[in-house]
Amino acid sequence: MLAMEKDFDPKPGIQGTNNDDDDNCSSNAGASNNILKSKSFTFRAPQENFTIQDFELGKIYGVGSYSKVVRAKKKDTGMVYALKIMDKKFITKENKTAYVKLERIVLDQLDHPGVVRLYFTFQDSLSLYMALESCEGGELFDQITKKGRLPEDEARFYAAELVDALEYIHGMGLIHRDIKPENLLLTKDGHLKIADFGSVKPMEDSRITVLPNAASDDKACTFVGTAAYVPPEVLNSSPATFGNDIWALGCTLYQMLSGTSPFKDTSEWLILQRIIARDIRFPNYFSKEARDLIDRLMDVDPSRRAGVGPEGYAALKRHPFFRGVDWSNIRAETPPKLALKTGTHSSDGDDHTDSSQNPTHIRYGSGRQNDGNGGSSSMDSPSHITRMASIDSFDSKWQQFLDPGESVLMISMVKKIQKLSSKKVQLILTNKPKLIYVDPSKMVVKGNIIWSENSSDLSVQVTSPSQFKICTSKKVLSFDDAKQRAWQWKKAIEGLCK
Ligand SMILES: Nc1ncnc2c1ncn2[C@@H]1O[C@H](COP(=O)(O)OP(=O)(O)OP(=O)(O)O)[C@@H](O)[C@H]1O
Repeated sequence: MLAMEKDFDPKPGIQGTNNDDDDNCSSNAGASNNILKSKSFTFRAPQENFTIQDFELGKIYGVGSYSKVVRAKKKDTGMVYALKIMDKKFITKENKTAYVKLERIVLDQLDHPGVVRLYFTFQDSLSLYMALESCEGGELFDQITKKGRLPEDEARFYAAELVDALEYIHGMGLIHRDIKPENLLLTKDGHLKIADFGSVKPMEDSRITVLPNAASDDKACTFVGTAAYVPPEVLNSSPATFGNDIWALGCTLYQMLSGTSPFKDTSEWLILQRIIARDIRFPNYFSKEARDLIDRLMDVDPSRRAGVGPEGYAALKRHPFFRGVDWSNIRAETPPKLALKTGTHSSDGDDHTDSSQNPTHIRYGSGRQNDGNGGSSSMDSPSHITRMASIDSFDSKWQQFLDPGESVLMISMVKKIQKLSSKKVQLILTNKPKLIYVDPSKMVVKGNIIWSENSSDLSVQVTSPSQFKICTSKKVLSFDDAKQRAWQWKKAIEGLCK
């Protein structure tokens, strides 16, 4: 039995505490502080005996460094979930077991409208499944990209919901450590929810119960999170504090208002240098209040950041930027309208807001590891991707481009870069293998990258975390993936050449 299976096991041996729920997780190791002291723990979100056949699978919501998240409708109840599917062998191989367990047990105990809810878990011989509340509105990152940048009223709405959720998480004694627009999901009505607790760190006095084998490690000289949103003290190996999330809140507010993260630069090294120097440049259209708030959230001294000091969140909520926000009724406010297409809500049409050109979402720690080469040696080995793709899931929209039995390994809306322009295309890699790009407005295949028997005919060059070139003997095609998955594309494509 794999080490992680116990915590997803539908029938653990030891009976629960005084809770009615009979889905328990046993633990026999001794522990201290917030780590489980009793013999057993009762999950609120039960470990069910379901199988993947109990669900009708729909579109892929997203692919993370160790998971694939798919829309899934439970056949008997009709309930829709976001099913986070994790490959057991891959998680064990990459030593991610503790992170997966920690995310599971933390989400289980969080109960707030601003936090993605975990409903239940189950497993089979290959995978672990977490049934999460489905956030049909997608990532805040995509709203920023689609709108170019957000008007201040909209940014205020999301920032206020984020402050409210962070106040709750910090009150529970947890540091999220990976707050960024990609991890802030929107419901179909447009309310914000914090997701991805894979980097979470419980403080010593946390109100969260943690299994001994699920505690996160804090090795010296490593940091978790995403480089562009990490505060300077963490780059200097200081321990994590609530100030990490407050700094990231400042980065997120800046990004909402400008379209790009504050330390955007052409290389990872330059981004880190700018963070260390706290080189923040405010566009002149930022209001005085927005500038002042970001300045205070991103104080170099973590103990002086707004929300962290003795007055805590009360002082942060009183900041003039939030004037008019009804904090006691925040979830009753009407959210901004969600943009469906790129450019439907662009404020002034200027081009500086093109976040797909923003090489700032380099992930460290619990995600991909820096390969020291300006990229991430992603954990998405081809075998991992192939196993994940064996789950029969598809976005019906793109299914028309597949043959019967063919499944998608990677799919993403990317920009195809030409000399003077760039065009949005849906890049689809399948297990056939096949690599095509589709014009999403006309729904026609614009290009088919031919695979040959000779693997040396096809190679992928990564030029930045978001940009890569696919080189064949006949042509070179350049793409930009705003989600910074250039290295994932390289590994997946080249892995199929063998
Ligand atoms: N509850 C949800 N509803 C809708 N989409 C979701 C949900 N949870 C996750 N997603 C989508 O799936 C993507 C991957 O999920 P998640 O970030 O949890 O995976 P991960 O493997 O932990 O990723 P990471 O590389 O960021 O650690 C997200 O970026 C998001 O777009």
